[in-house]
Amino acid sequence: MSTVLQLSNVVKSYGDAVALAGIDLSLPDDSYVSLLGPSGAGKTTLLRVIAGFEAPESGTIRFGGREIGGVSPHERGIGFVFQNFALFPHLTVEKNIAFGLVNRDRNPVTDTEAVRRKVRDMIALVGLTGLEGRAVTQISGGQKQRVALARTLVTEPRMVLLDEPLGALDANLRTRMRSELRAIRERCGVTFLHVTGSETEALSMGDTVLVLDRGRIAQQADADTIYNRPVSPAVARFFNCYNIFFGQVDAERFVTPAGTFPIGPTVQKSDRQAYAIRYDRIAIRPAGTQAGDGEIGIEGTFLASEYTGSAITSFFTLDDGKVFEVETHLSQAAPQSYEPHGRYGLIWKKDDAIVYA
Ligand SMILES: Nc1ncnc2c1ncn2[C@@H]1O[C@H](COP(=O)(O)OP(=O)(O)OP(=O)(O)O)[C@@H](O)[C@H]1O
Repeated sequence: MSTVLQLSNVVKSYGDAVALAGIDLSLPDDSYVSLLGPSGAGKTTLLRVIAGFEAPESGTIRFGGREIGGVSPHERGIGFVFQNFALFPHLTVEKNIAFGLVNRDRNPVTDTEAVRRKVRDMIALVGLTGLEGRAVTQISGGQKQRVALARTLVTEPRMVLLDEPLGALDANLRTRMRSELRAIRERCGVTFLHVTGSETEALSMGDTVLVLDRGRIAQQADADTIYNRPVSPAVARFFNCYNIFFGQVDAERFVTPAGTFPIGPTVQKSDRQAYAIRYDRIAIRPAGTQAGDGEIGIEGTFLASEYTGSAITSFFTLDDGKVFEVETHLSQAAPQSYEPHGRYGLIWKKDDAIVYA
């Protein structure tokens, strides 16, 4: 797969605040890329630097094989979809979509028939046929999102940057629009770089997921690798599905205030020592149950359970006060109820843990 965008050591600060601390990345052509990171990680800044709305202090950006550092935003061939859609409220769906095509500085399309044809094709591509003449104040949130996307795609960019594109939609629509956006991207074949603060959205949508942490790319991989093998405790913590213990490796054990755990042969290199076990890899047993061969067991006091639809998350406090979470998928077993303040054994396989050292 060829590379569409390449950034080398891109740095951007605002006064003393370093927003991008040296970004190196390479994005494949014709793919869906999710950009995930906590608030303030630099996601919007990264999009704005790629689009050309902000100039980096140093580093290079190559797009489609050419350096675009000095190229103005509208000459980069990169589309931008904003979270609030930024539609023209006084124009119809059709006229909003045609606007960029007719009014762009370079190669405006002046042939009315050509504009109509391109707009009609785009309206069909994003699934808005029948709403051409409707004012954009009289369509739903999901339809506005499609207009915003169509307005960008009609100018035939080679890449589209989307800043929290589903953020303004309600939860149900947000979930439905995930597969819509993926399908639209597949039909037009351009790379989408989609910023989101939601790990589920990033994992479910991206062929590639980028995790940004304090202005650096902490990990770039497919969703499965990121989820199952987060490269650092910071990335693991961000996915909110791992119990993370900080401590030290001592020979073949990991020593934490909550207990000492034997470790397997695989240790992930990291700048901070930590031990991570996924919420859904833990079994809850009666107190006193012995851990079997290759298993690790600790005890905790039951606090509460929370239903999340297809799973139950149960919270325990460990003897050092740490809260420990266990996720049980309801397809695996009938829901169990646990005694408030009761003691339970919490057991997992040694090889399911990730050890960072
Ligand atoms: N115009 C600005 N002036 C000063 N500091 C800024 C400006 N824009 C961003 N920053 C700072 O740069 C850092 C990165 O901001 P950015 O908006 O890129 O983060 P983000 O990951 O998009 O966050 P969020 O998810 O909250 O939108 C933050 O520390 C922010 O305070």
